Amino acid sequence: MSDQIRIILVGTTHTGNIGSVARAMKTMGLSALYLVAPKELPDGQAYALSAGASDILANAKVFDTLQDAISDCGLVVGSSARSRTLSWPMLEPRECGIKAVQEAATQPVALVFGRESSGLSNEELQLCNYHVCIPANPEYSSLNLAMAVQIITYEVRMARLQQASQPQAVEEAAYPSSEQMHSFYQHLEQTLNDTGFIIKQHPGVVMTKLKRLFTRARPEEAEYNILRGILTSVQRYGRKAQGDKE
Ligand SMILES: C[S@@+](CC[C@H](N)C(=O)[O-])C[C@H]1O[C@@H](n2cnc3c(N)ncnc32)[C@H](O)[C@@H]1O
Repeated sequence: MSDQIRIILVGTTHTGNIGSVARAMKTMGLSALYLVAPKELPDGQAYALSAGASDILANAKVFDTLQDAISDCGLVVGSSARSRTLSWPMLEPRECGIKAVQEAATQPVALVFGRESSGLSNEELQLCNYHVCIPANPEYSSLNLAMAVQIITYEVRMARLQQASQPQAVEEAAYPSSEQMHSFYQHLEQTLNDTGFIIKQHPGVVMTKLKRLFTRARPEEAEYNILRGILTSVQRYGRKAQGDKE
């Protein structure tokens, strides 16, 4: 079983659901389960519902924040039943399976699922490269958490089987990790504060819109390095101009 594609559950309330997710994962050949701030850690109820997948529960990793759980990932897909006010790059479940399998060849991939009551927050969804929505009945579109995991992991399984039967040499670009993008956004915000483009007390939605722009463009590692270099040169120029004035 591969650990390169991880399933992340954020803020799960019912431990039984964590057990059912472990079972769903194991049937589809996945083993890496990450829990972000679960209400409770896996208990007897979780183990009962995991059936024979108790190894997945026993090895589950627990994190305080989603950012911590995805820091080393090059591809992060957030699963959501709701369309949000801020549109984001979307994948169909089938595309999600194919992309996850392709990119897992070169970097860790995270598939993220939200709370039973409220799903993923907007801030958590903005940490994702893509969102995936299972096209359910529009009048009743919210699946049980473990069933949503089952459907998405089934697509991962299908993509894997397809790849195994028709191996193709895919040249995957290297993308910056989630942690690198997080540090890029901090660098960008700092630079825009320094130049006065963003007023610290009234930042508005500039950073949210810029994050959406860079998520859509999805810079590759080499492009990411150029962007960091540009920001550093702007900051250096600003410091020099400041020094010349004094
Ligand atoms: C019970 S649902 C949460 C429903 C919550 N009321 C909401 O509005 O997001 C728990 C999780 O299952 C996943 N999920 C459920 N239905 C889905 C769907 N149709 N498409 C994609 N993900 C879904 C999402 O990750 C969601 O956060």
